[in-house]
Order: sequence, then C-alpha cells, then structure tokens
Amino acid sequence: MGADRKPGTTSTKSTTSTTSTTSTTGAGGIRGRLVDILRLGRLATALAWRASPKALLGTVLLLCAQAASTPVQLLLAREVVNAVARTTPAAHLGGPGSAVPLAGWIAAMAATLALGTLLEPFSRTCQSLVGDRLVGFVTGELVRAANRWQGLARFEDPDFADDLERVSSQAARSGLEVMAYGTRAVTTVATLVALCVPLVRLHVLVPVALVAACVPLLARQFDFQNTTGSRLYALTPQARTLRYSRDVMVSTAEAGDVRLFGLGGYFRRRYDEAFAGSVGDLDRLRWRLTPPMCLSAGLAGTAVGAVFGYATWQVATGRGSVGDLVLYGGTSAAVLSTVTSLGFYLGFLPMVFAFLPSLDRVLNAPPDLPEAPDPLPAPRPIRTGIVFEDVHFGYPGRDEPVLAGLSLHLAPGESCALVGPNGSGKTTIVKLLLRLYDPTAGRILLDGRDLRDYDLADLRRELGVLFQDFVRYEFTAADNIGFGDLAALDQGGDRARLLAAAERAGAADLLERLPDGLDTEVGVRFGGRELSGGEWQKLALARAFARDCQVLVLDEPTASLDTRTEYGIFERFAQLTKGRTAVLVSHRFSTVRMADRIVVLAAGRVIEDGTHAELMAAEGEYARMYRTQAAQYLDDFEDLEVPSGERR
Ligand SMILES: Nc1ncnc2c1ncn2[C@@H]1O[C@H](COP(=O)(O)OP(=O)(O)OP(=O)(O)O)[C@@H](O)[C@H]1O
Repeated sequence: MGADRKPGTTSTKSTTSTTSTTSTTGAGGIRGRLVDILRLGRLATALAWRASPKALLGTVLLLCAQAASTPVQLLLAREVVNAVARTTPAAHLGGPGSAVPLAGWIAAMAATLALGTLLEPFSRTCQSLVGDRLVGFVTGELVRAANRWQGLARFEDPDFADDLERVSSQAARSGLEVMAYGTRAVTTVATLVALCVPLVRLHVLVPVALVAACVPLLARQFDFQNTTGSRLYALTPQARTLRYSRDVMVSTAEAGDVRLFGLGGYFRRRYDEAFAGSVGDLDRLRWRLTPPMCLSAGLAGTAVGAVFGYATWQVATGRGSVGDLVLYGGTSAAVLSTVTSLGFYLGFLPMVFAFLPSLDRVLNAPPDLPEAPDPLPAPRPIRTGIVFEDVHFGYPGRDEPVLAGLSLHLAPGESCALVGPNGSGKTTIVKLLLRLYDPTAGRILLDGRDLRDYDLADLRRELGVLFQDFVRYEFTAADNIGFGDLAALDQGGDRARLLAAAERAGAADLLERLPDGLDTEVGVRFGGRELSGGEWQKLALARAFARDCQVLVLDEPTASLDTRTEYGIFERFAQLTKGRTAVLVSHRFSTVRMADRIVVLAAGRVIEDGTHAELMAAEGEYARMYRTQAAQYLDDFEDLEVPSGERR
C-alpha cells in the first residue's frame, strides 16, 4: 500500500519504478537523501519555470523585496522617533543630530511602509499566476505521461493510484511551493541576520541569547509541519476512499441507484466516518504537538520581553535614544516572528518533498508494456492469423491464474465466438489480444510473430473494438463514431465515412432522429441529448466499424440492442466482417451463431471448439447452454424469418 511507502522515498516496486529514481533509504543515507532532495528540487523548479518563467521570477523577486522591508522599516522607525524627540524639550533622548529633517524620515518611512503593503498583493498575484499555470502544465505533462502507458495494469495498481491522488491533490503545485517556501526560508534567514545586526549594538550577547531562546520554537514549528505533512502523505489511501464515497453521492452515473435504494444517508455516514477517522488522526497529532510548541513559544516570548526590558533600562540610564528603544523592541519582536515563520517554511519543505516523488514517479514512469527495440509494422494483409500458444495469465495482484495454458488459432478472415460462464476468461482473452496486458507465460502470435515484436500503435490500428463496458463520450454523435478513426474527424469530418459506419452498426435511424444528426451533442452532462443504453451501444458499435481494421473485437456487441436491430446486424454480419478476423464475446446465442466458429471456455481453458451445428451435434456444454437459454427469446428471434443462407 501507498501508506507503507516512506514519504520522500522514490524507489518503488513493479510497474511504477522509474529508471531515473534512486532509493533514499539504506546505504545512501543522508547523502542519498540530499542528492534526492536536490534532484526533486530541480524537478519542481524546472516544472514551475517551464509553466511560467516570468511569473516565477516576479514571485521570487517580490518575496526578496518583502523580506528586506522589515529591517528597513525598523531602522527608519528609529530615525523618525529620534527626530521627533529632538524637537521636544527632552532633545537629548533623540540622540545625535541628523542631516535629514524629520519630514524626510517620515516620508521615507511612509514610502517603505506603502511599498511593503503594495508588494503583498503583487506577490500574491504572481504566486496565483504561477500556481494556476503550474497546475495546467503538470496536468498536461500527466496526460502526456499517461499516453505512454499503453497497458491497463498500471491503472489498476493501488500504489500508482495513490501516486496519482497525491499528484492531483498536493504535488501539482509543488514546484511553486518549493520555490516560494524555499525563497521565503532563505530570505527569512537573511532577514534574521539583518535584524541581529542592530541588536549587537545593544550587547553582543543579546542577539545570541535571543536566537538561542527562539531555536526550540523553530524546532517545534518544523516538527509540527513535518509530522503533519508525513501523516497527510500516509493518509492518501483514505483520501482516495473519501473521494470515491463523495463521487458516488454526487455523480450522475450512480444517482439513480443511490436514490432508488436510499443509499444517500448510508454513504453520507460512511463518508463522515472515514472523514472523522482521517481528521481525528490528524487532530490528535496536532494536539500532541501543540503543548511543546506553546512551551517553546513562552520561552521565546520571555526572551523578547527581557531584551525590551534591557533596552528600556539602557535608554532610561542615558545610554540610548528613544529611537533605539523602538528599534530594539521592534527588532526583538521581529526576530521572534521571523523565527516562527522560518520554522513554518522549513517545515513545509519536507512535506512538499514527501509528495514530490509521487510526481516524479508518475511523470517519469516508463512505458508499462515492453517495446521491441526494432518493432515490426503490423502485417497487411494478415496471412496466417492469430495463435494463442499455451497462454497463461493472471491479473497483477491476484494469485490465481485466469488463463492456464490456453491454445487457440484464429484464421484470417474467420469470425470466432467465445462463450462460457461468467468469469471463464473471455474478456481476458480479448484484452490480451488487444495487448492491454501481456501473457504471464506463453505467446500470442500474429502471422507467426509474437505480438510484442510489433509496433504497438501500428498493431492497434489494425484492431477495431467494442468493449463490454464501452465508453459514452459526452460530445457529439460524430465524435462518438469518429473516435474509432480520428482521420475521419481530422479531415474536416468525413461525414460519409461516419454515416457508413453508423449504417453498419444499425445507428442510421438513430442519427435521423437526433435533432442535429451527427452534430447532436449526446449525454446530459453538458446539456446534450440523453440516449438509451441501446442507442449508446449503437454509437459504440459504429465506432468499432469506423476503423478500417483487419481484426474486429466485439465484446457483448448486442447486449443492449433490441431484437430487430440485433437481427439486422445478424443479417449483415458476414458482410460487416468480410475480409476481417472477428472475435465475438457474447452470452446471447443469437449473436454467437453469427460466428463461423464457436469456442467454449471454462475456467480459462478451451473445452469445445466447432461450428454451431457441430457443437449442437456433440451434445456437450454448448448444446446444454444453448438449450437452457431463454426459449422465449430464441423463439422471438427465430420468428424474424432468418434467411437460411445467412444462418450458420
Ligand atoms: N482487472 C482485473 N483485475 C483482477 N481480476 C480481474 C480483472 N478483470 C477480470 N478479473 C478476473 O478475471 C476473471 C475472468 O474475468 P473475465 O472478465 O475475463 O471473464 P468473462 O468470461 O469475460 O466474464 P463475463 O462473462 O462475466 O463477462 C474473473 O474471475 C475476474 O474476477
């Protein structure tokens, strides 16, 4: 689990490991940790710089200017007070005379104050600009990285899901935070030194004692930020659970179910419990860290009071001006607040650095499927077909195999239906054929060469697919079909091609009914026209048909179609799959019968293989399943006068 991974470490297991990262634990020790921090700092600043160089530069400069303003203001305050004192009967309290008149000091003081106040909104604006651009930039990089992962395993890895959660929740802005908190920490140290200089005039031990008294507070501040940051990191899996519980309650997809079953209150309670668990944990930690922080704050405050008392005594005994009193009092108070801020900024950095490795792992994750060094183009035409050769497969993170020694040959141009009980491995075979996973053992050959030898993008261009859980793109109907072949959309919209694909999928009548035909926005998310389940499936089927491919994979292609539409596809199936190798997965025997050949699976193995007639004659598992299927449904289907030449 992600929680077990130490914050700040960049080494990780399996698919999420990166070649560029180094472990920060073990032999490397502190040196390794420092090297890692430097590398991560470089990554973060490079991202922030690439997102918005001007705004980032502006932010850093403004933060430096803001840091300089406090000591300058205190020095000017001293001069103003002294100048005022010199105009009173107690002129000696104003110290030695100055060439600059009182008005000059007041103007300088007012200008510095105004400038300090003015800088703040500018600084905030610049930080917001960098922050927004950085989130956009990092999201762009994330999408780019995600496009390099061509398989599914990484998306199903909970560790990686935690990393993605961290990237979206915390790490996206980390480039800005490293820059902003890093700059603030450095400038705060500079401010601290600048504040200590005038205090030396009071007594050389004063700044030393004051800083020493503030160090415990600095340490406690750092500890508070650092510890809560680490705990937040460890709570990522809970954060994901929370997000899921929230999404279930507010998403359109689950809205009907949640209302019908009255699950709103139940999910609310689950959310509240999970939230209370996470927040309670953080609360306890914060309360535990607060008393030592109070004690150290008390010590630091006492030290400031002591400095002020000492300065007052000095002035009262004629060893300083009233301006000095303002300067020393203000400076010692400023030292305290500066140290507090320094602890805060320094404490924030480990938290930022804890989340940064997730960003690093996600952005630099290597391709998840091995790529051939010299990949072959996909064969055109396919000559000998597809062979599953003693294929074994188990999903990552699951012990039991799904396929155990599956062997199967799909001849070119042949249509093959996979049937079998739920969980027998039909969809898994399809996913392996599409190379969404690689077999654990054995090979899948296309024209005698392992699928892994081919250029993946080229291979996938030859695969048209309709997934069982097909995607409903809430764009236009044209987009839903054209996503099957982007060229049909890119070329200013090859409408004829889109319409032809719709026609093949039995979606022509649907397009006629839509108010703007192909240009109708579908789905309610953006106020488009909602479609029925079957209508969505027709568009998804059209998407599969839109691709000029040699292999067609249809997983439950008719599950939501009405009998007549299914029958229409049945009638034209031979023509639709002409010249293509087709793999059909279905529980509907009316669909299964469209195929030239039927392969029956059980527990990841082929138990029967033949045509419908052969398997019926064999009186085996297929015949039994066929007869068990709802007789009424089959009767309805057969009533639709199937031309004898079409039925296999
Ligand atoms: N992404 C996954 N991660 C882990 N296990 C999975 C995953 N997908 C499927 N499985 C498991 O693999 C087995 C085979 O699933 P598969 O989807 O291939 O079956 P199927 O024959 O297509 O089933 P159905 O008829 O219900 O669609 C099931 O036991 C399932 O729990």
